[in-house]
Amino acid sequence: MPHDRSAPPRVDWSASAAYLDFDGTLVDLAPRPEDVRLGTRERTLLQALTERCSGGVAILSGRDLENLRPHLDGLPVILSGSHGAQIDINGDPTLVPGAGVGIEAAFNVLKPFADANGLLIERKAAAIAVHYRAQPAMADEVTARIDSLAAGHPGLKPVHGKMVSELASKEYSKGTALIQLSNHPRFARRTPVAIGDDTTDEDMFRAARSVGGIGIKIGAGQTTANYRFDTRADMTRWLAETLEDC
Ligand SMILES: O=P(O)(O)OC[C@H]1O[C@H](O[C@H]2O[C@H](CO)[C@@H](O)[C@H](O)[C@H]2O)[C@H](O)[C@@H](O)[C@@H]1O
Repeated sequence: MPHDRSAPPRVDWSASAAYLDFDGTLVDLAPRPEDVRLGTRERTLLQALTERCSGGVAILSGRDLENLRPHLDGLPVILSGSHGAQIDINGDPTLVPGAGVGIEAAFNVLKPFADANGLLIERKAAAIAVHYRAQPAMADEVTARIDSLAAGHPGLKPVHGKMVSELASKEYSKGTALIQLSNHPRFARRTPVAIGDDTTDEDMFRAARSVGGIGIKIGAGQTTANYRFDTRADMTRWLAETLEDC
């Protein structure tokens, strides 16, 4: 990969807030969504990071909140799910107004298609994911179906991730979630540091930069982030170094 971005400098977490992606950033990608596990190392680092940031740590995921929560059980982090449409602060989950409109009808169209083609389909509060990791030859067809359904509904947008195509609420993203959270007392007056590996993380990179923060991309691909790590392991090592004692 050409080195168009360098690794980030050391971050002073006492003056920063962390906005972290989940799949591909805190856990390795796995054949199926239910196969991932947060490692002991990452759990320890998240605990230390939360203490260093005085609670200013959020996990922004494409996963549904109910699916995401058990992975981070016991950690005092703020969670956002369904690509920014759900935010859970202190166990008080909210579905952002208007999110989820059109999802039920689209699911009823996509479910028979997924079942007929052996594709894994995930129904979330405000998104639907059709996974083709087990059927890579279906990539173009899945992408086209999602694009076509999104084009036919004013409230939905297509989101194309790693071996997955999704329908999500048009008005919300990890960027809108970051901006909303940055006004919360746990995050306000702290410099946002957004870290992620996928295309949907670009929204949070742009949002972080728009309020004076930085974005850090993991892996290859075009990015609006300021910095880049080649691998998740590189990012984890850097995070540990910035937290010194971990
Ligand atoms: O925003 P993220 O936390 O990165 O979530 C993005 C999607 O992650 C999950 O799918 C991805 O990870 C799976 C497990 O490693 C993998 O099997 C799949 O191919 C990936 O696309 C999750 O299932 C989706 O709902 C998230 O939107």
